[in-house]
Amino acid sequence: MAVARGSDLVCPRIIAKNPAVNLRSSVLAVPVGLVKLRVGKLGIRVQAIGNAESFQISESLEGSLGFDVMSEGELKEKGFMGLRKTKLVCTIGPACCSIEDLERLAAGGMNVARLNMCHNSREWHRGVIRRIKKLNEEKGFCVSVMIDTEGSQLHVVDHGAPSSVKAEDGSIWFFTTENFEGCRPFTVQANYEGFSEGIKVGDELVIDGGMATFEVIEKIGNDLRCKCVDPGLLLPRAKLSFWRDGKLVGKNHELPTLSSKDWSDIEFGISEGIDFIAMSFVNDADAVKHLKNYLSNKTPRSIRVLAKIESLESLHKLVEIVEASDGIMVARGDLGVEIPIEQIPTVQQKITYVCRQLNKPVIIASQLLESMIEYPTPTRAEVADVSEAVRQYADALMLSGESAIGSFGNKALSVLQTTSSRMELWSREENQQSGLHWHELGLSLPDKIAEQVCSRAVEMANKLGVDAIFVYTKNGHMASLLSRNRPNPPIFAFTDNDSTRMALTLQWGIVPLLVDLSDDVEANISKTIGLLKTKGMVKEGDALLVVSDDIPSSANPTVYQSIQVKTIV
Ligand SMILES: Nc1ncnc2c1ncn2[C@@H]1O[C@H](COP(=O)(O)OP(=O)(O)OP(=O)(O)O)[C@@H](O)[C@H]1O
Ligand SMILES: CC(=O)C(=O)O
Ligand SMILES: [K+]
Ligand SMILES: [Mg+2]
Repeated sequence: MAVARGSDLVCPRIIAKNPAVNLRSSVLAVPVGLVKLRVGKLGIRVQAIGNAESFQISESLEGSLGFDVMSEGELKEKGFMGLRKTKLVCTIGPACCSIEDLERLAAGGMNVARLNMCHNSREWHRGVIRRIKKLNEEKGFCVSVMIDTEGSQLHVVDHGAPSSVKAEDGSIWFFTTENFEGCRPFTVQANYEGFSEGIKVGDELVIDGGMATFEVIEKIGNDLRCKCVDPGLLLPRAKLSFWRDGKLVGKNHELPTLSSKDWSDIEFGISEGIDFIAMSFVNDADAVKHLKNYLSNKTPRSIRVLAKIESLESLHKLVEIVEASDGIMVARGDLGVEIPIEQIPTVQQKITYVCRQLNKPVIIASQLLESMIEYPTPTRAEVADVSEAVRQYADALMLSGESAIGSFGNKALSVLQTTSSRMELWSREENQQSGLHWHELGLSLPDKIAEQVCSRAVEMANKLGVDAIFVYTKNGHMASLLSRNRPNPPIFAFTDNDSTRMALTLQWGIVPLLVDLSDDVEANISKTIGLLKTKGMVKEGDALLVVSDDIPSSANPTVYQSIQVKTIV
């Protein structure tokens, strides 16, 4: 029978039993009565008219479970406990932008592709985004897209050479905002008019957080004459910062967090259907709130806003920024320009802890495997750094130049894979989770209940040693509350919302699955287990812990959250 999508058919009485699932705890039967068939995007839903119960015909939905090829393959090969929990972000650049390169990264475990809008043309970025979407659609990957704004930062526009130039000890340089043409030796153009406001003779001008250092010896209008006191390289777009008595000199130029170019990049991102915007140089919560508000009015698709912590100001307002955002990136590159680098490890640990307390995903970024831009193996110290981020239970790790411009991007990704899997196993065996006390998030009773249900569910799942946790979620909230507790088994988060699915790709331990859900909790449970059973993903003897969050309807006005343990028979 050919039926158009979205159409309803009213049929006479049927009695049905879900054939794909036979659980000890639930055998689903539909009550006798008139039955409505609704043909949806993901299959046919049968609804008994005048009765709240509904269920889906499993066989007709075969193949409609939005399981990505990577999780499916990993599950088949390594079992539930073999699924990697830490998510991986790759920066896409000239070294990895063809469809073949992108497919290799996706097959190597990339969960999120990051596009840094500082570099390359919009057309180039459009091409990359479309290729990723094509791979998702045609090859069954589930790779989300993040754009990273350029932001407002003091940097070099021109240093009179096409690539790097060396600043020798004692050499005298001129820093200006004048746009000079051609080669003018020992002259550096900065990007902002007021770059030297408030700067005094004797202050230090630091390049890229310590690549080279100059002393200001004369101020001529807005321009600065400086002497190199610590020789080093000046790279294109090198970052500039000023220091006095061992402390960063606060910025005197009032630049908005989002420039007009950033706003047009955001418009571009919205029109290309991106999943995340990483906001560079966030200094307070207002900038994040403003963008989130703008996005909610602009597009029905939920785009998550990640605040990048990379300035001294953002550290002072960390809690309010984390609260306002949908997630955080610890942007260690620029952070190391604004604070002494020896403070980076403790600051990273603190940000990661605050994110976990406030239930926001956190990405650890920059220089994780920096040496792999040039070499095929990482240093032992780099592997230790990656392991430490995983031990801290960060949600995700990010590659920058390693994938964007390096020759060994795929190898770097595989180092992240193996290192994170190893450390996750160690953390489980050492039971690193015990004794953690969480700040209470919920203010309303339903929120408090959800939080308690998820925390207790994870405790049960760990103690019982179940194989997987199942959760049904509209906006991802219940799934993230489970993830926050970093359970031993993986979390299968079923959602019928595509933007929720794509947002959950960033969160620790979550396998997001797209599936058509009804308002009937029990029917959703039976259906999804049935589908997984049909696909051979769950089998006899598997134990599942199912967390559900019932949606109130006129037929069933009470909301209830439940924990059920099911053993597949
Ligand atoms: N789309 C691109 N086109 C060309 N080069 C790129 C691109 N993306 C990244 N790169 C190169 O890879 C290097 C690392 O990239 P990345 O985007 O992580 O830089 P970053 O300076 O750490 O980020 P940010 O500018 O956000 O602080 C860059 O210095 C740049 O040379
Ligand atoms: C990623 C980034 O922006 C940084 O490390 O500065
Ligand atoms: K950026
Ligand atoms: Mg940065």
